[in-house]
Amino acid sequence: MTGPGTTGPEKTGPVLSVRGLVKRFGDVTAVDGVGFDLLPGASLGLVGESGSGKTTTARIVAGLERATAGTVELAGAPAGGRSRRDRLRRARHLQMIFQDPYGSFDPRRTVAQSIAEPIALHAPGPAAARHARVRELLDQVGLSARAGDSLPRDLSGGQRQRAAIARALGVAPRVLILDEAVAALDVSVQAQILTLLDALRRDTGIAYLFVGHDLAVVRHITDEVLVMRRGRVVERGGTERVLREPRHPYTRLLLDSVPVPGWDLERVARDRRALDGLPDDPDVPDSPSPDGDPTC
Ligand SMILES: Nc1ncnc2c1ncn2[C@@H]1O[C@H](COP(=O)(O)OP(=O)(O)OP(=O)(O)O)[C@@H](O)[C@H]1O
Repeated sequence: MTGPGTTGPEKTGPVLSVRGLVKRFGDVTAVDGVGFDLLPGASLGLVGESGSGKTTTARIVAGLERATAGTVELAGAPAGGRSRRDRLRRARHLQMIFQDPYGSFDPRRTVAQSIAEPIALHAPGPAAARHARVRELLDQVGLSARAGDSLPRDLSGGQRQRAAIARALGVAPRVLILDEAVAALDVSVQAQILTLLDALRRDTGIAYLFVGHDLAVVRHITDEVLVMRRGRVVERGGTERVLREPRHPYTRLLLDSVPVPGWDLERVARDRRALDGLPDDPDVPDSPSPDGDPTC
Protein backbone atom coordinates (compact mmCIF):
# COMPACT_ATOMS: atom_id res chain seq x y z
CA MET A 1 0.00 0.00 0.00
CA THR A 2 1.83 3.10 -1.13
CA GLY A 3 0.66 6.66 -1.34
CA PRO A 4 1.48 9.76 -3.32
CA GLY A 5 3.88 10.98 -0.63
CA THR A 6 6.22 8.06 -1.29
CA THR A 7 8.43 7.34 -4.23
CA GLY A 8 9.98 4.11 -5.39
CA PRO A 9 9.97 0.95 -3.33
CA GLU A 10 8.77 1.35 0.22
CA LYS A 11 11.77 1.52 2.56
CA THR A 12 10.01 1.99 5.85
CA GLY A 13 7.48 -0.30 7.50
CA PRO A 14 3.86 0.53 8.20
CA VAL A 15 3.24 3.64 10.19
CA LEU A 16 0.18 1.95 11.66
CA SER A 17 -0.28 -1.75 12.23
CA VAL A 18 -3.48 -3.20 13.61
CA ARG A 19 -3.86 -6.90 14.45
CA GLY A 20 -6.78 -8.99 15.66
CA LEU A 21 -8.75 -6.06 17.03
CA VAL A 22 -11.82 -7.04 19.05
CA LYS A 23 -14.17 -4.77 20.95
CA ARG A 24 -17.17 -5.92 22.93
CA PHE A 25 -19.74 -3.66 24.54
CA GLY A 26 -21.58 -6.07 26.80
CA ASP A 27 -23.21 -8.60 24.48
CA VAL A 28 -22.47 -6.56 21.36
CA THR A 29 -19.29 -7.41 19.46
CA ALA A 30 -18.66 -4.12 17.69
CA VAL A 31 -15.28 -5.11 16.22
CA ASP A 32 -14.39 -8.71 15.55
CA GLY A 33 -10.84 -9.53 14.47
CA VAL A 34 -9.98 -6.46 12.36
CA GLY A 35 -6.42 -6.09 11.10
CA PHE A 36 -4.62 -3.89 8.59
CA ASP A 37 -1.41 -2.02 7.85
CA LEU A 38 -1.11 1.59 6.78
CA LEU A 39 2.08 2.65 5.03
CA PRO A 40 3.45 6.21 5.13
CA GLY A 41 1.55 8.38 2.68
CA ALA A 42 -1.17 5.79 2.05
CA SER A 43 -4.90 6.29 2.45
CA LEU A 44 -7.10 3.48 3.68
CA GLY A 45 -10.90 3.64 3.84
CA LEU A 46 -13.19 1.89 6.30
CA VAL A 47 -16.66 1.52 4.82
CA GLY A 48 -19.82 -0.27 5.84
CA GLU A 49 -23.30 0.48 7.00
CA SER A 50 -24.14 2.22 10.22
CA GLY A 51 -23.22 -0.06 13.12
CA SER A 52 -20.65 -2.10 11.18
CA GLY A 53 -17.85 -1.10 13.58
CA LYS A 54 -15.96 1.54 11.58
CA THR A 55 -15.97 4.27 14.19
CA THR A 56 -15.19 1.90 17.04
CA THR A 57 -12.17 0.63 15.08
CA ALA A 58 -11.00 4.21 14.48
CA ARG A 59 -11.57 5.19 18.10
CA ILE A 60 -9.51 2.26 19.37
CA VAL A 61 -6.69 3.17 16.99
CA ALA A 62 -6.88 6.75 18.27
CA GLY A 63 -6.73 5.57 21.89
CA LEU A 64 -10.24 6.84 22.66
CA GLU A 65 -11.53 3.36 23.31
CA ARG A 66 -9.83 0.38 24.88
CA ALA A 67 -9.75 -2.84 22.82
CA THR A 68 -11.04 -6.09 24.29
CA ALA A 69 -8.27 -7.88 22.37
CA GLY A 70 -5.73 -7.17 19.66
CA THR A 71 -2.83 -4.79 19.15
CA VAL A 72 -2.19 -1.39 17.63
CA GLU A 73 1.34 -0.35 16.69
CA LEU A 74 2.11 3.21 15.77
CA ALA A 75 5.42 4.09 14.14
CA GLY A 76 6.81 0.71 15.16
CA ALA A 77 5.86 0.75 18.86
CA PRO A 78 2.77 -0.39 20.79
CA ALA A 79 0.18 2.39 20.95
CA GLY A 80 -2.24 1.10 23.56
CA GLY A 81 -0.72 2.60 26.72
CA ARG A 82 -2.73 4.94 28.95
CA SER A 83 0.10 6.78 30.75
CA ARG A 84 0.63 10.48 30.03
CA ARG A 85 3.82 9.64 28.17
CA ASP A 86 1.97 7.07 26.01
CA ARG A 87 -0.84 9.51 25.28
CA LEU A 88 1.59 12.25 24.30
CA ARG A 89 3.48 9.91 22.01
CA ARG A 90 0.23 8.78 20.38
CA ALA A 91 -0.93 12.36 19.87
CA ARG A 92 2.45 13.24 18.40
CA HIS A 93 2.06 10.56 15.72
CA LEU A 94 -1.67 10.39 15.23
CA GLN A 95 -4.45 12.94 15.14
CA MET A 96 -8.15 12.58 14.50
CA ILE A 97 -10.67 14.80 12.73
CA PHE A 98 -14.35 14.37 13.49
CA GLN A 99 -17.51 15.11 11.53
CA ASP A 100 -18.15 18.23 13.55
CA PRO A 101 -14.92 19.69 14.90
CA TYR A 102 -16.76 22.31 16.94
CA GLY A 103 -16.40 20.29 20.14
CA SER A 104 -12.61 20.15 19.85
CA PHE A 105 -12.31 23.95 19.94
CA ASP A 106 -12.55 26.03 23.07
CA PRO A 107 -15.42 28.42 22.19
CA ARG A 108 -13.73 31.28 24.11
CA ARG A 109 -10.37 31.09 22.37
CA THR A 110 -9.54 32.27 18.89
CA VAL A 111 -8.89 29.67 16.25
CA ALA A 112 -5.21 30.67 16.15
CA GLN A 113 -4.92 30.17 19.92
CA SER A 114 -6.45 26.71 19.60
CA ILE A 115 -4.10 25.80 16.76
CA ALA A 116 -1.13 26.99 18.88
CA GLU A 117 -2.07 24.82 21.86
CA PRO A 118 -0.81 21.39 20.70
CA ILE A 119 2.33 23.00 19.26
CA ALA A 120 3.12 24.50 22.68
CA LEU A 121 2.56 21.10 24.27
CA HIS A 122 4.57 18.97 21.86
CA ALA A 123 7.24 21.40 20.66
CA PRO A 124 7.65 24.11 23.28
CA GLY A 125 9.71 27.05 22.06
CA PRO A 126 9.64 30.84 21.72
CA ALA A 127 6.19 32.38 21.25
CA ALA A 128 7.33 34.11 18.05
CA ALA A 129 8.22 30.79 16.44
CA ARG A 130 4.87 29.38 17.51
CA HIS A 131 2.99 32.32 16.01
CA ALA A 132 4.91 31.94 12.79
CA ARG A 133 4.05 28.23 12.69
CA VAL A 134 0.34 29.00 13.26
CA ARG A 135 0.39 31.50 10.37
CA GLU A 136 2.04 28.88 8.20
CA LEU A 137 -0.57 26.28 9.15
CA LEU A 138 -3.45 28.67 8.50
CA ASP A 139 -1.98 29.38 5.11
CA GLN A 140 -1.47 25.69 4.41
CA VAL A 141 -5.17 24.96 4.93
CA GLY A 142 -6.34 28.06 3.06
CA LEU A 143 -7.45 30.20 6.03
CA SER A 144 -6.69 33.90 6.34
CA ALA A 145 -5.06 35.51 9.39
CA ARG A 146 -8.44 37.10 10.00
CA ALA A 147 -10.09 33.69 10.22
CA GLY A 148 -7.36 32.77 12.71
CA ASP A 149 -8.35 35.73 14.87
CA SER A 150 -12.00 34.62 14.88
CA LEU A 151 -13.82 32.56 17.44
CA PRO A 152 -14.85 29.08 16.23
CA ARG A 153 -18.53 30.05 16.15
CA ASP A 154 -17.80 32.82 13.65
CA LEU A 155 -16.43 30.39 11.05
CA SER A 156 -18.43 28.41 8.51
CA GLY A 157 -18.51 24.61 8.72
CA GLY A 158 -15.89 24.32 5.98
CA GLN A 159 -13.62 26.90 7.61
CA ARG A 160 -13.94 25.12 10.94
CA GLN A 161 -12.95 21.84 9.33
CA ARG A 162 -9.92 23.57 7.78
CA ALA A 163 -9.04 24.93 11.22
CA ALA A 164 -9.35 21.44 12.73
CA ILE A 165 -7.00 20.11 10.05
CA ALA A 166 -4.52 22.92 10.77
CA ARG A 167 -4.66 22.12 14.48
CA ALA A 168 -4.04 18.43 13.77
CA LEU A 169 -1.15 19.19 11.43
CA GLY A 170 0.58 21.37 14.02
CA VAL A 171 2.33 18.40 15.61
CA ALA A 172 3.32 16.99 12.19
CA PRO A 173 1.54 13.66 12.80
CA ARG A 174 2.21 10.67 10.58
CA VAL A 175 -1.40 9.48 10.58
CA LEU A 176 -4.63 11.41 10.35
CA ILE A 177 -7.87 9.62 11.15
CA LEU A 178 -10.77 11.25 9.35
CA ASP A 179 -14.06 10.07 10.82
CA GLU A 180 -16.84 11.16 8.45
CA ALA A 181 -14.81 14.36 8.23
CA VAL A 182 -16.64 15.83 5.24
CA ALA A 183 -20.05 14.23 5.79
CA ALA A 184 -21.68 17.32 7.29
CA LEU A 185 -20.48 19.74 4.61
CA ASP A 186 -22.23 20.97 1.47
CA VAL A 187 -21.09 19.14 -1.63
CA SER A 188 -19.05 22.06 -2.98
CA VAL A 189 -17.34 22.60 0.38
CA GLN A 190 -16.76 18.86 0.60
CA ALA A 191 -14.93 19.01 -2.70
CA GLN A 192 -12.71 21.84 -1.44
CA ILE A 193 -11.78 19.95 1.72
CA LEU A 194 -11.07 16.77 -0.27
CA THR A 195 -8.81 18.75 -2.59
CA LEU A 196 -7.02 20.17 0.45
CA LEU A 197 -6.58 16.68 1.94
CA ASP A 198 -5.17 15.41 -1.39
CA ALA A 199 -2.64 18.24 -1.45
CA LEU A 200 -1.60 17.74 2.17
CA ARG A 201 -1.02 14.04 1.64
CA ARG A 202 1.01 14.71 -1.48
CA ASP A 203 3.07 17.44 0.18
CA THR A 204 3.65 15.90 3.60
CA GLY A 205 3.46 12.11 3.12
CA ILE A 206 0.91 11.90 5.94
CA ALA A 207 -1.24 8.74 5.91
CA TYR A 208 -5.03 8.73 6.22
CA LEU A 209 -7.43 6.31 7.82
CA PHE A 210 -10.73 7.48 6.40
CA VAL A 211 -14.04 6.39 7.90
CA GLY A 212 -16.95 7.10 5.62
CA HIS A 213 -20.23 5.93 4.22
CA ASP A 214 -20.26 8.03 1.04
CA LEU A 215 -18.65 5.75 -1.53
CA ALA A 216 -17.99 8.57 -4.00
CA VAL A 217 -15.94 10.36 -1.33
CA VAL A 218 -14.17 7.15 -0.33
CA ARG A 219 -13.31 6.50 -3.98
CA HIS A 220 -11.78 9.95 -4.22
CA ILE A 221 -9.74 10.00 -1.03
CA THR A 222 -8.52 6.41 -0.52
CA ASP A 223 -6.25 3.96 -2.35
CA GLU A 224 -7.39 0.89 -0.48
CA VAL A 225 -10.54 0.01 1.36
CA LEU A 226 -11.81 -2.39 4.00
CA VAL A 227 -15.49 -3.25 3.83
CA MET A 228 -16.87 -3.94 7.30
CA ARG A 229 -20.01 -5.80 8.24
CA ARG A 230 -21.04 -6.57 11.80
CA GLY A 231 -17.55 -5.88 13.08
CA ARG A 232 -15.73 -8.03 10.54
CA VAL A 233 -13.84 -7.19 7.39
CA VAL A 234 -15.70 -8.95 4.58
CA GLU A 235 -13.70 -7.54 1.68
CA ARG A 236 -10.48 -5.58 1.20
CA GLY A 237 -8.48 -4.36 -1.75
CA GLY A 238 -7.70 -1.41 -3.99
CA THR A 239 -10.60 1.05 -3.77
CA GLU A 240 -11.14 1.19 -7.54
CA ARG A 241 -11.26 -2.59 -7.84
CA VAL A 242 -13.53 -3.09 -4.82
CA LEU A 243 -16.00 -0.47 -5.99
CA ARG A 244 -15.89 -1.51 -9.64
CA GLU A 245 -15.83 -5.30 -9.20
CA PRO A 246 -17.03 -6.09 -5.70
CA ARG A 247 -16.50 -9.74 -4.77
CA HIS A 248 -18.54 -10.00 -1.61
CA PRO A 249 -22.36 -9.87 -1.80
CA TYR A 250 -22.40 -7.30 1.02
CA THR A 251 -20.09 -4.96 -0.92
CA ARG A 252 -22.39 -5.34 -3.92
CA LEU A 253 -25.33 -4.51 -1.71
CA LEU A 254 -23.58 -1.40 -0.40
CA LEU A 255 -22.97 -0.27 -3.96
CA ASP A 256 -26.53 -1.09 -5.00
CA SER A 257 -27.78 0.98 -2.07
CA VAL A 258 -26.42 4.19 -3.62
CA PRO A 259 -29.30 5.93 -5.40
CA VAL A 260 -28.55 6.32 -9.12
CA PRO A 261 -30.86 6.72 -12.11
CA GLY A 262 -32.81 3.48 -12.50
CA TRP A 263 -32.17 2.47 -8.89
CA ASP A 264 -34.10 -0.66 -7.94
CA LEU A 265 -35.13 -0.13 -4.34
CA GLU A 266 -37.04 -3.41 -4.18
CA ARG A 267 -34.05 -5.42 -5.31
CA VAL A 268 -31.85 -3.74 -2.69
CA ALA A 269 -34.42 -4.59 0.00
CA ARG A 270 -34.60 -8.21 -1.26
CA ASP A 271 -30.81 -8.59 -1.31
CA ARG A 272 -30.54 -7.09 2.16
CA ARG A 273 -33.00 -9.62 3.56
CA ALA A 274 -31.21 -12.46 1.81
CA LEU A 275 -27.86 -11.36 3.27
CA ASP A 276 -29.40 -11.15 6.72
CA GLY A 277 -30.82 -14.64 6.25
CA LEU A 278 -34.39 -13.38 6.54
CA PRO A 279 -37.44 -14.51 4.58
CA ASP A 280 -38.15 -12.68 1.40
CA ASP A 281 -41.26 -10.66 2.04
CA PRO A 282 -42.00 -9.94 5.69
CA ASP A 283 -44.92 -7.64 4.98
CA VAL A 284 -47.10 -10.30 3.39
CA PRO A 285 -49.12 -11.97 6.15
CA ASP A 286 -49.09 -15.77 6.22
CA SER A 287 -46.52 -15.84 3.46
CA PRO A 288 -45.82 -19.44 2.48
CA SER A 289 -42.56 -21.27 3.16
CA PRO A 290 -40.05 -18.60 4.24
CA ASP A 291 -37.19 -20.22 2.40
CA GLY A 292 -34.76 -17.35 2.73
CA ASP A 293 -31.61 -17.58 0.74
CA PRO A 294 -28.85 -16.74 3.15
CA THR A 295 -25.84 -16.09 1.01
CA CYS A 296 -23.34 -14.80 3.50
N1 LIG B 1 -20.15 3.09 23.64
C1 LIG B 1 -20.88 2.07 23.17
N2 LIG B 1 -21.63 1.33 23.98
C2 LIG B 1 -22.38 0.30 23.52
N3 LIG B 1 -22.43 -0.07 22.22
C3 LIG B 1 -21.71 0.65 21.35
C4 LIG B 1 -20.89 1.75 21.77
N4 LIG B 1 -20.27 2.27 20.67
C5 LIG B 1 -20.68 1.52 19.62
N5 LIG B 1 -21.53 0.57 20.02
C6 LIG B 1 -22.16 -0.45 19.16
O1 LIG B 1 -21.14 -1.07 18.41
C7 LIG B 1 -21.58 -1.32 17.09
C8 LIG B 1 -20.65 -0.65 16.10
O2 LIG B 1 -20.82 0.76 16.21
P1 LIG B 1 -19.91 1.80 15.40
O3 LIG B 1 -20.32 3.18 15.82
O4 LIG B 1 -18.49 1.43 15.52
O5 LIG B 1 -20.36 1.52 13.92
P2 LIG B 1 -20.19 2.44 12.64
O6 LIG B 1 -19.99 1.52 11.51
O7 LIG B 1 -19.13 3.45 12.87
O8 LIG B 1 -21.59 3.14 12.54
P3 LIG B 1 -21.93 4.70 12.30
O9 LIG B 1 -21.57 4.95 10.87
O10 LIG B 1 -23.39 4.79 12.57
O11 LIG B 1 -21.09 5.45 13.29
C9 LIG B 1 -23.02 -0.85 17.02
O12 LIG B 1 -23.86 -1.95 17.27
C10 LIG B 1 -23.10 0.16 18.14
O13 LIG B 1 -24.42 0.25 18.64
